[in-house]
Amino acid sequence: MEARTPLTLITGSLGCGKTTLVRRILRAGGRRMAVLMNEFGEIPIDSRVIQGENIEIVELAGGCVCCSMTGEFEAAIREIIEKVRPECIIVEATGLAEADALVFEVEDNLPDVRLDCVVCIVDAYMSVRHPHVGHTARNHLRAAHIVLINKIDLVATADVKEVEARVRGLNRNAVLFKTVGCDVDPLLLFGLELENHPVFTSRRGEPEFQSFVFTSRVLLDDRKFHKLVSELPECVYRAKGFARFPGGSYLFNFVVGRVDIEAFPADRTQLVFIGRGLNTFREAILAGLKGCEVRDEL
Ligand SMILES: Nc1nc2c(ncn2[C@@H]2O[C@H](COP(=O)(O)OP(=O)(O)OP(=O)(O)O)[C@@H](O)[C@H]2O)c(=O)[nH]1
Repeated sequence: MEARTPLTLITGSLGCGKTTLVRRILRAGGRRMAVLMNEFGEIPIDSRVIQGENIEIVELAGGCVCCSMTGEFEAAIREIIEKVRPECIIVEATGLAEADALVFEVEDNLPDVRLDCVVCIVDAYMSVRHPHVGHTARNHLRAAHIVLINKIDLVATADVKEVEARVRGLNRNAVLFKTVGCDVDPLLLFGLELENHPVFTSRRGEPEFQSFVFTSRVLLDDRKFHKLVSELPECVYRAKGFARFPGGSYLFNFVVGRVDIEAFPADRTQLVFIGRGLNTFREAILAGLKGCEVRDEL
């Protein structure tokens, strides 16, 4: 009988650093890995970011593996094993996926796969600004074997301690790391044989998230764009994608009011906005973005 393929599940709220961790693992190399990404939003931004790093990718855009796309999730895993025969599989679950349902899915419906490790990333900055731990976040934390308290560069040491206490209140056994840019040794995330991981019954009820996309082949005025982004309503929780200005194109990341931008090749502007109650602001934001367009492409 062939050995089961180990699967590492990476969970955590929107924008906490999951893709950052996946990129770190891929850079470290060493194993034939397959990465499965599940996106909330209509375009698979994360998968595009990963492309070119010599890795197999299966994109499940526009849904949530633990509920509406459960069937596809299993099929994707089976296909990865059949076609790629990876030494391990990494699943980056959407910030909205329920970790317990994913764990259940892997253990009960995927006999060729062995759950190696559940990593939960906590966004320390977010956790300080919004200390209430919602149902999904609690669920992620309780199911975790390893917890990264990430973005500690953005908060005071005393605040990190408070975040740590909250994490410990929900999960006493997980191995805990405090990180910047998820700078944990990827080796620590693999090779763990964890037999007794907790599984929790699934319960829905988190407020609805909504998303929309802005796409443009016209260059944007960067000054206007940055002004618009700095004035986004509070309900915009996460925005990401590619933005093209006269000076170049960029990978754009926005998490609860913080903007990160790095040079990145892109042939158009393509941005996803995610938030609670976002539909009320959708038209205004789209009109604002349209207003940033400066000139047609040459
Ligand atoms: N200051 C700071 N920024 C970080 C850290 N880790 C990640 N980031 C930034 O946070 C933003 C979001 O990181 P991602 O890795 O894309 O987060 P994600 O969890 O994959 O996001 P979703 O796929 O939308 O859920 C990016 O701009 C990262 O560069 C950190 O430790 N400190």
